[in-house]
Amino acid sequence: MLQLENLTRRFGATTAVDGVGLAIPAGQMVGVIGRSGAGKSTLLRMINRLTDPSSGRILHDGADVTALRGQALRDWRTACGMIFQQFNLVPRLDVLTNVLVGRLNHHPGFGGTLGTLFKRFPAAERAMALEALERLGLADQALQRADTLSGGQQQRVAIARALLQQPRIILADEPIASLDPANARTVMEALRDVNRRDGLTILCNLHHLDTARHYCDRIVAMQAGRVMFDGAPAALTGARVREIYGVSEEEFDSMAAAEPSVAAEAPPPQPARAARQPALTA
Ligand SMILES: Nc1ncnc2c1ncn2[C@@H]1O[C@H](COP(=O)(O)OP(=O)(O)OP(=O)(O)O)[C@@H](O)[C@H]1O
Repeated sequence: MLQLENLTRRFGATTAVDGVGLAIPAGQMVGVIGRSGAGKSTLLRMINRLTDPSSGRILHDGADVTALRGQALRDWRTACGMIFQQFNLVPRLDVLTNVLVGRLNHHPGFGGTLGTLFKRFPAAERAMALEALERLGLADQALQRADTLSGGQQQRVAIARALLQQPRIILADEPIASLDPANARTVMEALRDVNRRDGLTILCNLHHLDTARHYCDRIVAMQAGRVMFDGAPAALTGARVREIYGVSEEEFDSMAAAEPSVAAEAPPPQPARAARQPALTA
């Protein structure tokens, strides 16, 4: 269980995240939606402690994440796989080595140049990386340079890299905002598969309501740093959207032109495994 208690982050006069309280059971896939500047990225960055809260607490399985320092903080960051809008791969390295970068926190002593990195990883970890790529449909690209792949493929490499960390949670900050609809769909499906099959908790910042409704178990809608809605996707109706944001759903979506809506043609996701999908409250 991940618990956020009255979490707040101020930047000067701006309150980016304002008293957010959430309890997220293990294995839930949560879509965080909101317009630009709503505080979505800051919220995610506080969870893995890339940004420190101004006040409030983060607890994971009862342990106070906000109090972690040194090795314990590094371990927590390893437990949080991050997926970024711009993939953050090393462009000139091959795909397989990019995936192995996810193991680096397990080898604090590794030095040398990036070019010789691959040889330093034990065979078991190279096999793990290949397995992750295979699962994400990228085994054939393993030896290609990362920058020769499409955006959707690169984002799936980033997901494989996150999996190599053996994380407890995946924090995906606008993972499909730079992709065309077809690539966006493969990435959302990959995240959903990781959530279902591995039982990983996922928090995913999204701009389009339909995408969040289609792929997530729960939606958190933010506005000016606050949580304005927290519940089951079906409960976030067009009327509720208008109440929160003062615009229709179409207008809300059109404000995020950069991110494609990918729900329309996607097949419905498989029913959740009961043990992994706790009941949601609207
Ligand atoms: N490092 C920072 N310094 C100053 N202000 C910041 C910083 N990071 C975020 N902010 C401000 O905090 C608010 C929330 O920003 P944040 O990036 O969390 O929103 P967001 O919902 O993720 O937006 P977007 O969808 O555009 O990424 C904004 O007003 C932003 O300008």
